[in-house]
Amino acid sequence: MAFDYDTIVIGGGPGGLAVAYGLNKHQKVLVVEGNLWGGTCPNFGCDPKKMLYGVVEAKRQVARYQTSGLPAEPKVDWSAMMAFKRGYTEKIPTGTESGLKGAGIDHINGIAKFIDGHTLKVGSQQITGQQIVIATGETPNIPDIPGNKAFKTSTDFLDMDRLPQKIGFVGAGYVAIELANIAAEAGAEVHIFQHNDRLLRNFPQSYTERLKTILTDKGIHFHMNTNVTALEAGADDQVKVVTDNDDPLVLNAIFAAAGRRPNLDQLNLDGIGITVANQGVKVDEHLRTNVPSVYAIGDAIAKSVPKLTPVSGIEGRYVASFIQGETTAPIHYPAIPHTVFAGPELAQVGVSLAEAKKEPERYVISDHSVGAWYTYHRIQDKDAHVTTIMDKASGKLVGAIVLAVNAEELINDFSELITHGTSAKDATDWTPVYPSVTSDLGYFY
Ligand SMILES: Cc1cc2nc3c(=O)[nH]c(=O)nc-3n(C[C@H](O)[C@H](O)[C@H](O)COP(=O)(O)OP(=O)(O)OC[C@H]3O[C@@H](n4cnc5c(N)ncnc54)[C@H](O)[C@@H]3O)c2cc1C
Ligand SMILES: NC(=O)c1ccc[n+]([C@@H]2O[C@H](COP(=O)([O-])OP(=O)(O)OC[C@H]3O[C@@H](n4cnc5c(N)ncnc54)[C@H](O)[C@@H]3O)[C@@H](O)[C@H]2O)c1
Repeated sequence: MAFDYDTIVIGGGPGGLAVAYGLNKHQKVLVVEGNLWGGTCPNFGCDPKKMLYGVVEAKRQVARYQTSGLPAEPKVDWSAMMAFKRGYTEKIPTGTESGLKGAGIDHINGIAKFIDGHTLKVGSQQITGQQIVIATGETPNIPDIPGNKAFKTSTDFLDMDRLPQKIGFVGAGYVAIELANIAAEAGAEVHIFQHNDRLLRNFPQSYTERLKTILTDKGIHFHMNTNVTALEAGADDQVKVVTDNDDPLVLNAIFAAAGRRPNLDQLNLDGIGITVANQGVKVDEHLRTNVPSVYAIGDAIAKSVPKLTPVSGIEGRYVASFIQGETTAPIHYPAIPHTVFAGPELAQVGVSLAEAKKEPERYVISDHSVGAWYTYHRIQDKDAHVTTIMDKASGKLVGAIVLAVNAEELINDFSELITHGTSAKDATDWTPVYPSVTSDLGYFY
């Protein structure tokens, strides 16, 4: 049977685009996108979030220098900050599309739906492909409570014209903590409602409690062990938040930050017998679904690695290689660093603290309060803290946790050491710029 395309990719986000660019040299490829070209990360995820974060972090650095030569603390001008962000995000969809055009990759706008394992319906068109790759990402979970139409999402937050005076978040994961920090630094009264007593459950509790104290000192109110049971929308942007633990609170906006769910509802996966597990499409070690011509990657799949942009990219490039027969090996994930941009940043890579504690004969855990080290003293980051995890037998670094301003830099350095299995000798046998975050590396060995 002759197909219209060698491969059709559903979703024009970081994952889908990695597949398309990976296949493009040797295959006829089509990408179908139902919303904005570029997907979540550059339009309403990582990139706009970090632009706002950069502005509020600059303000925070000035505050830290109050007795070091910068006495006046600046104020965030929300609309100017939003204009700065929009100056970047508004160009993303057209820029992404012209990239595809320039590379000669066919692309259409529309919602794709499976007819069978080789055929999609997009609008009124039926299109066939020898392979089809699902790369449809995720969307915010909206808690199923009375009045839930009043919930806004991270997408709304990252494009708000004005900062509401009083603002709340349901959930205490990545999205809630990062956006709560931006809102608090920009001058809002911020409330976080969390149904249990943990925030950022994938990070060690000793670290999340430190971060919670820092965020509480900024004025963020944590309502732990608190279920939001109903919302009542009122006049003038007011919303009454009813909980099972406290008197109702009247806020000006409430955001659902209770996790994300895969975008699968419109694909008709049931209709063609594709198995969906908890949290996404079920795939094997080659990212194949149970229908042989259909692959799935990125945030849309069920997996134990974190759902992050670089991971979608790794999976997209892998599927392109696998489809072209360049590899037959199962997908291999390197150590994946992850960072919560929370002002300061909380970052982690490799073997976790919990795993290391379970095997004391195998790992050495070292705790470093680095706030007084030159690097952190210079920027007055008194709370900076680092834990390193070494493999006893080889003396190599296998894991790290960092709570610090710009923790992303140190965690990137640690990730490189872990990924390349660098020994203590090799790690110290080179000359980084001094003074810098990287020039501290030797002190951790
Ligand atoms: C607020 C926020 C902040 C984040 N910050 C970070 C960060 O700092 N670092 C990081 O690494 N990750 C971050 N992430 C996660 C990151 O954005 C995702 O991991 C990444 O975008 C996943 O890429 P993807 O290609 O798998 O999916 P997506 O980027 O979601 O792309 C999927 C695309 O598929 C399209 N689509 C869905 N269904 C269909 C259909 N039926 N037909 C056609 N098209 C369809 C969607 O419109 C979308 O454009 C953040 C996410 C959010 C929400
Ligand atoms: N810096 C980054 O890398 C970054 C930033 C933002 C988002 N992300 C990605 O997006 C994903 C989604 O982020 P998220 O914060 O929405 O999810 P999350 O899974 O990190 O956190 C969800 C939070 O909601 C709580 N929760 C779950 N169900 C609830 C309910 N019914 N009522 C109240 N609370 C509930 C959970 O206990 C948790 O605290 C992340 O896991 C990550 O993969 C990454």
